Amino acid sequence: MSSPLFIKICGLRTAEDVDAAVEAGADAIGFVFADSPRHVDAATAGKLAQRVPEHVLTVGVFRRQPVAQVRDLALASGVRSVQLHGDEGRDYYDTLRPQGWTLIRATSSDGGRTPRCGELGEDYLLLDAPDPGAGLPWNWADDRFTPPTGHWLLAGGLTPQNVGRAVRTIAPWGVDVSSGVEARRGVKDPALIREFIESARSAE
Ligand SMILES: O=C(O)c1ccccc1NCC(=O)[C@H](O)[C@H](O)COP(=O)(O)O
Repeated sequence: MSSPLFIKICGLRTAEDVDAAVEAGADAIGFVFADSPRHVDAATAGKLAQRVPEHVLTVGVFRRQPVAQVRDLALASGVRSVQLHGDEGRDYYDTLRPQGWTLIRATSSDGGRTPRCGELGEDYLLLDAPDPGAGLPWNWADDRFTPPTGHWLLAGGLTPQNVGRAVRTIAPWGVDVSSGVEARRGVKDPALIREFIESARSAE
C-alpha cells in the first residue's frame, strides 16, 4: 500500500491560518524566511510554531541565504525542517545535517531531466516552478517528465481546482502550495486551505 499523501501549506503568517491548516490535516506548514511578501521573522514564526502539534512538521523556507543565517533563524524559531530554494551544494546540506532538521531541497524542473531525491543529502525533494511562490505551474504533465521516486513533493501553481488532477496524473509523494490558497498575494484564505486539503486527499 502506498503512503498517504504528504501535504504542505507554505507561507503562513497568522495564527488563524496555522490553525486552519493543522485542523484541516496538513502534514507540514512553512514559514518563509526568504525575501518575500510572505516573510516572517524568527520570533513570529516561533510563536506560530508553538501552536503546531508534534505530528505536523514546521518548515523554515530559505533562498540564497548564508548557511549561518539559515542555522540561526531555524534555531531561533524552533522549526524542525529547513527548505532550501537556492543552488546550494552538498557542503551546505552537510553543514546543516548535524542539527537534525529534515532537509528539503527545492529545485525547478523543466520537464526534462528529473533530479533524484537524496542527490545532495536532502531528505525530501521539492520540484517547483523556476520562480518559487509565484503561483505559476510548470509542465509536470509533459510526457518527457518522469516523476522521481522516493520522498518528493510537487509544487508550483497548485490550487484546490488542479491538485486532484496532479495527484492522479503523476502520483507525487506530497504536494506543496502557497499562492493557490491565498485571497491575495501573501494573505492566506482559511477556506481555500481547507478546500485544497480536501481536494488533495480525495484524489489519493
Ligand atoms: O513563497 C514565497 O514567496 C517564496 C519565496 C522565496 C522562496 C520560496 C518561496 N516559497 C516556497 C514555497 O514553498 C511555495 O509553496 C512553493 O514555491 C509553491 O508556491 P506556489 O506556486 O505559490 O504555490
